[in-house]
Amino acid sequence: MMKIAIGSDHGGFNLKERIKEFLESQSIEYVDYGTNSSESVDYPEYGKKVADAVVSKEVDKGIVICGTGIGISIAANKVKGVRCALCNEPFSARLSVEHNNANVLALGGRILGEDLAIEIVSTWLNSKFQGGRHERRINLISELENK
Ligand SMILES: O=C(CO)[C@H](O)[C@H](O)COP(=O)(O)O
Repeated sequence: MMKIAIGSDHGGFNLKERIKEFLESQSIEYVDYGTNSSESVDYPEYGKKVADAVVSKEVDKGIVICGTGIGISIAANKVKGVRCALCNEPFSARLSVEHNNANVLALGGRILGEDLAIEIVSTWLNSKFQGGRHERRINLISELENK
């Protein structure tokens, strides 16, 4: 059974709560790394918490949300082993898994409507890495992390 880490700053808080409802409706287990209100916080802290949970294999995948999704995706991608994809439409969400084997999804809470966000999350969770030539490219990314 898949387990998801989810985290946001204040700009992503409302969407995080909506995504949790969706995960519950799908009987998908999750761990919420905060934030726990709309009070202003700093997104790198939450990006790191989710990223660490993914690379330590405490969870299978992560979802991070800030106002645009940009800052928290940059932060998550600083953690070795994370491939965080900022996707504000479903096509990118599907390709981020099929081609890039993204293990963290980033969303913009101030950009997306709730229904579109859920469609993106659902597409991302149901997509499969295609391997083959894409595996070689993922390995080249890993080599960059070791330089
Ligand atoms: O989107 C974000 C980072 O990429 C943040 O959510 C945003 O910068 C927070 O802004 P503010 O402190 O003005 O609420």
